[in-house]
Amino acid sequence: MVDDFQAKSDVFMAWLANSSATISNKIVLRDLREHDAGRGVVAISDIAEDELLFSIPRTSVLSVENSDLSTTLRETLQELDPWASLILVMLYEYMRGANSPWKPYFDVLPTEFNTLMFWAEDELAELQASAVRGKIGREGADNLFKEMMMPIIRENQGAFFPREIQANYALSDADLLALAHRMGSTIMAYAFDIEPVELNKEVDEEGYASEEEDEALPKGMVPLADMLNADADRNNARLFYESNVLTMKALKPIAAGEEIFNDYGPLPRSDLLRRYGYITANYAQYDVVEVSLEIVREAIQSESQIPSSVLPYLEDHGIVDSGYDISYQGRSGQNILEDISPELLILIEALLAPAAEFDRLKAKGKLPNVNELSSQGIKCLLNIIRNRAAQYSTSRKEDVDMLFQLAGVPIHAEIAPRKLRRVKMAVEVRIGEKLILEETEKVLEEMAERAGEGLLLKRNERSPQTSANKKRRTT
Ligand SMILES: C[S@@+](CC[C@H](N)C(=O)[O-])C[C@H]1O[C@@H](n2cnc3c(N)ncnc32)[C@H](O)[C@@H]1O
Repeated sequence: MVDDFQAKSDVFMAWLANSSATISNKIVLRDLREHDAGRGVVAISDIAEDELLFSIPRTSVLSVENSDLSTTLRETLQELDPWASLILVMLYEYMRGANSPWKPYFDVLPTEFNTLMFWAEDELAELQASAVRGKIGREGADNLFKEMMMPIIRENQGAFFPREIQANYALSDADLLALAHRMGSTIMAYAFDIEPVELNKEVDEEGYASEEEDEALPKGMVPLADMLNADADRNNARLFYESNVLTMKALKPIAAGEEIFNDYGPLPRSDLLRRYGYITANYAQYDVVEVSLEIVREAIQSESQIPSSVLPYLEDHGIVDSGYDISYQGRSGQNILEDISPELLILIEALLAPAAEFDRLKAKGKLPNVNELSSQGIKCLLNIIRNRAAQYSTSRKEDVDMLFQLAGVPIHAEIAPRKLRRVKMAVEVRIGEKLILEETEKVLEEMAERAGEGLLLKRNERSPQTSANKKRRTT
C-alpha cells in the first residue's frame, strides 16, 4: 500500500521534474525510516564516476532571491544575515500553503527534529559534561526571533499572512516562535551555502572555503540535493554550482542498491547531534573533547599564581578562547601533541613560564615554542585531562554497560522510542569523549615518564597523516 509518506515523495519528485529539473532514472527517493534515516536517495542501477545524478534549476531553489517576499520586503531582507532572511522567507512561503510554488517541497520537509534544540532537560542531562550542552543556543535563537523577527512580521502583517489566515485566525506569538524554530532548524540541517554564478571567494586546493567566507554566502534550500543523507567519509556525491543549474554528480562509481551520500563535513558526533540530530559510528573519528579556559586556569592556579599581564598578552595574540579541542586519532606513530589544540599548549606553557622568561618573550612579541612541551607542561596537561574527566558523572565502563542494557529494551517498554534513541545517542557521545580523555591521559603519563628520563616527543615528529581539524566543506 502506498502510504502518505511515499505519496508525498512521489508528488515531490513529480513537481521537481515538472520544474525543469533533470533527474537520472538510476536513482530513487526512498523511505529509510526503518533505519531511522527519514528519506534518502538510493541508486537503482550502477552509476559511473562523474555521472550526473540530477540537476536543479537555480530558480527552483527556495531562497530569498527567488521568493516573492523579496519584492515586497527587499530592503528589510537585505539588512538581515543570510540565516535570518531565509527563515523569514520560509515562514512566508510556508504560510502561503498551496499558493507557494514550493508547497510539495514543504510537504517532504520535517516537522519534528531530533536536534539538541528540541531535547528535554532529562535527555540533555545524558550528555553529562559534553561541552555541546553550552552550544545549543535555544535562548539566543528565542531572543533573535522575539526581538528582531517578530516585529518585522507584525509590522508587515499584510505581506506575511495570506488573507484567509488574517480573516480566520491570528497566529499567536507562541505559534510564530515555534514556526521560526522549525524553519531555523530546517535551515541548519538542510540548507546549502549557494555559490553565486560568479565565484569570487577563495577556496583552497581541496575546494574548501574559510568559514568567514561561507558565512557571507546566501543560504538556500535545494530540493532533492538536501534529501541526501551523510555518513562521515562515505560521501560519494557532491553538489556543483553552475550558472543556471546546481548539479549533483557521483564522485566515484556507485553500485545499484547503494545509498547516495553527501558530505556534511568532519563533524564530531556531539556537533552532528546538535546540528543534524543523528550520529553514526563513522563520525567517531572526528570526535573531540573541549577543555574550558576555566579548567586550565584552575589547574595552573593550583600550582602557582598567574601574573596579571599574561592573559591580556595572550588575548592580543588570539590564544585566549572559551574552549580548546582535544581529539585522539589513535593512529600508530601519531604524536599526541598533534591532537591537542596548539593554542591550548601555548596557553599552558605561557601561563607556566617564569616571569623573566615571559617578559623576554613579550619583549620580542613572541609566544612559547610548543614543538616540545616542558615536563611541567605535561604534568599540568595531565591534571587538566584528569579534572576534565572528573566532570562526567559516570565511568566509560558504566556507560558501555548502560548502552548494552538499552540495546535490550524492547520496543513497547516504558521508555518511548524517541527518548530511547536520544538517550542511546547521548551515551555514545559521552563514551566517545571519555575515550579521548582516557587515551590522552595514557599517552601523557608515558610522556611524563619519558620527560623524567629526558626523552621528549616533539610536536613536529609526526606521521604524515593530516590533522583532525579540517576546514568545513563548502557544500
Ligand atoms: C539534509 S537532510 C537529509 C534528508 C532526510 N533524511 C529527510 O528525510 O529529509 C538531513 C537529515 O537527515 C537525517 N540523516 C542524514 N544522514 C543520516 C544518517 N546517516 N543516518 C540517519 N539519519 C540521517 C538527519 O535527520 C538529518 O538531520
